[in-house]
Amino acid sequence: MKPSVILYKALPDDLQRRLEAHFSVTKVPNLDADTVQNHADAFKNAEGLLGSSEKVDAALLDNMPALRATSTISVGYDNFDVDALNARRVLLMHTPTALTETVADTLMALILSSARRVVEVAERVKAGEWTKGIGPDWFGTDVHHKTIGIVGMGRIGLALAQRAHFGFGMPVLYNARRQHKEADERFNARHCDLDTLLQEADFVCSILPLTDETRHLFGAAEFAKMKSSAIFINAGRGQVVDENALIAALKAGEIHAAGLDVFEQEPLPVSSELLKLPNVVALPHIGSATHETRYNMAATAVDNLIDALNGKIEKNCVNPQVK
Ligand SMILES: NC(=O)c1ccc[n+]([C@@H]2O[C@H](COP(=O)([O-])OP(=O)(O)OC[C@H]3O[C@@H](n4cnc5c(N)ncnc54)[C@H](O)[C@@H]3O)[C@@H](O)[C@H]2O)c1
Ligand SMILES: O=C(O)[C@H](O)CO
Repeated sequence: MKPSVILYKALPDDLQRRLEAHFSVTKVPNLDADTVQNHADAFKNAEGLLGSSEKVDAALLDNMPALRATSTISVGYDNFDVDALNARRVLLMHTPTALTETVADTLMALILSSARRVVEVAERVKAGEWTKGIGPDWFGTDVHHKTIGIVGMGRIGLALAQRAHFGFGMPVLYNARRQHKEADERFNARHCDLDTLLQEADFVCSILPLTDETRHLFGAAEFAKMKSSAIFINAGRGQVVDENALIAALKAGEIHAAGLDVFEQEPLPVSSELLKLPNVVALPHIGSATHETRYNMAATAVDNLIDALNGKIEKNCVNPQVK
């Protein structure tokens, strides 16, 4: 008999078939308590769980005593209670390599659109305001050769540094626990403490995972240390930023602008003050959202679950020690 799995995210047809070739699949819309109750037997018998963005905590796991592996269609896994998974010896698989380049592209898009006011001026053109030659009220600031400061020099940080260094001639600063030999050698990057980065960078770019240590890492004190011309970029996780402090810093002119793909609350409420500020580019968490990359992430997640339930966890496993 095929092992049972719960699927809580729609997959492209061919990937759904690939999954069904290996497993008996129960498709559910989400992991809410009502859904679990309505499919109690399927959750009870499931050995695998595949999807994204939903909370996987001890309360859910208590309804899944047969579970051996979870597979998330994402690289970030802050929505999983990893301790609870470890305590139950459940493997957690993720998609660390499938999206790196695409998310780095999104970071560059945020940098360029914030500095050159792309969204704001395009809206003005659509509103019929381009009636004569443009003046300084349409101008932005340069990106090329400005200093980029990267907080979170991991896979995506490195891909961003590559774009900034080779594509735009930008000096690269980064804050990390340790020096990153590859970044130093390939991009002439400079390792520094957070305060130095905040004081010297023209673009402060956060691509951090959400952890106890990074929650609200960027608050009032950090924005106060940035240049008044600095542009703050975040495509890591929204909760890494104290959003009220960011709004206050933008309003007070402590920093120049912000480009954001992630928010403390998602979807971002339409009432958010961020949406009233012309110097904010707000994207709907599209870091990895291209057809190609979302397909590759889903394919990787399907293969990860097949591998994990067959005991193959050489790659893409967050907690191999529980095997
Ligand atoms: N916006 C999006 O759609 C999107 C897409 C992919 C990933 N992400 C986010 O980006 C994160 C990073 O992805 P990645 O593949 O580069 O992960 P990664 O693990 O390769 O890199 C994260 C880096 O952050 C560093 N780090 C952790 N805590 C730190 C701290 N307190 N100070 C300084 N550095 C610290 C780690 O040492 C690591 O080098 C993900 O965890 C996810 O939250 C967002
Ligand atoms: O972590 C990730 O992979 C992205 O944020 C998509 O959810």
